Amino acid sequence: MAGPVRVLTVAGSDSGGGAGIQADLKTMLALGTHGMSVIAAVTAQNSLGVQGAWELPVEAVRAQYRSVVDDIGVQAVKTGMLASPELVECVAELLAGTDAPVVVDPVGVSKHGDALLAASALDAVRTKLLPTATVATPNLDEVAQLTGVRVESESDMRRAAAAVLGFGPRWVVIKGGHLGSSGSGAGGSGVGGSGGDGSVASGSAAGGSVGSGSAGSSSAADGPGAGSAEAVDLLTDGSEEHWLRAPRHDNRHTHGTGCTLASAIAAQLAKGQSVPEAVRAAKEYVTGAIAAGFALGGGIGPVDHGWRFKAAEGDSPARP
Ligand SMILES: Nc1ncnc2c1ncn2[C@@H]1O[C@H](COP(=O)(O)OP(=O)(O)O)[C@@H](O)[C@H]1O
Ligand SMILES: Cc1ncc(COP(=O)(O)OP(=O)(O)O)c(N)n1
Repeated sequence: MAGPVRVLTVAGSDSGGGAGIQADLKTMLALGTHGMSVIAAVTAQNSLGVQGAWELPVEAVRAQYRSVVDDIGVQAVKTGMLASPELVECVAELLAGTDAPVVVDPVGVSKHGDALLAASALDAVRTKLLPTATVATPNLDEVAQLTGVRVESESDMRRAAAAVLGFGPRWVVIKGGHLGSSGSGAGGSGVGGSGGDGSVASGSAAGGSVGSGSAGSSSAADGPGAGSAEAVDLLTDGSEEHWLRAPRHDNRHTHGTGCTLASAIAAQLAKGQSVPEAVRAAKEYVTGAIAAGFALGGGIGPVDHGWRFKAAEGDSPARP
């Protein structure tokens, strides 16, 4: 089919514009594709955290998906915040019927510690959603939630990858973003924390290029762990191993990193790249976006999805 490369995100809305659907659509545009959305949940969110979350009815999610896929068509799909077991099951069932590559970001908790997935949905993520994934992109907190494996150094990332692959995705990216930080925030709340109607729980308010090597070309055992100068991710399908290394930017404005990486992978897959090519290009894009992350509000600001446009215009010196 002629026309632009089409990518669909099935995720939650972030009113602050840094993560969720908004981050996904900005990323898709920045990478030269046409982004489309199925909104699964709406959050009231800003730089301080998530103040409220509301999931959409299953019929609304199914209808949005069918409207897009049956008429316009998709060349890749990315999933993010799905909030409830019902939505996870519905989306998994829809994805089982597509031939397009699927990137599953098994969003569990925001950087501020607000839950974005009900604990009762974890099993459906493991048994129904992850098996539909071409690539799954858990962060270290999500790895722990889903598999019980606690990653404290690069050498633990292989065990984490094997455990996630056990649920059936073809590839997994274990994101080491949290290895060099003090971990995700604590104390917030979000989906599933309260609300007998099963819907909302509202909460607190409270540059260099990417290096990668295939199996054996970089050692996991000598990983620097906390305080690392590098942000290291492991991509593997259980036989090939790619260690993706980029400079760790000392920038607190990192809201939306995981959504941005996953939708960049989906955009590159939609353009026809192989999984290792797509993940490498996505890592380079997110690294530049983190380097250019900026203050907004009183807390953690967003990554800059437009960093390449600005760099091209000579507007900003930002480089990955
Ligand atoms: N300070 C940083 N500098 C450079 N890259 C980072 C930094 N923090 C995270 N990353 C990278 O951003 C991507 C998303 O990772 P992460 O922040 O762990 O995801 P999530 O938002 O899901 O918690 C990964 O490629 C990770 O290595
Ligand atoms: C609506 C919504 N979806 C996902 C997230 C998590 O985004 P992520 O990219 O992991 O960034 P942080 O929350 O960790 O900054 C979200 N916050 N909101």
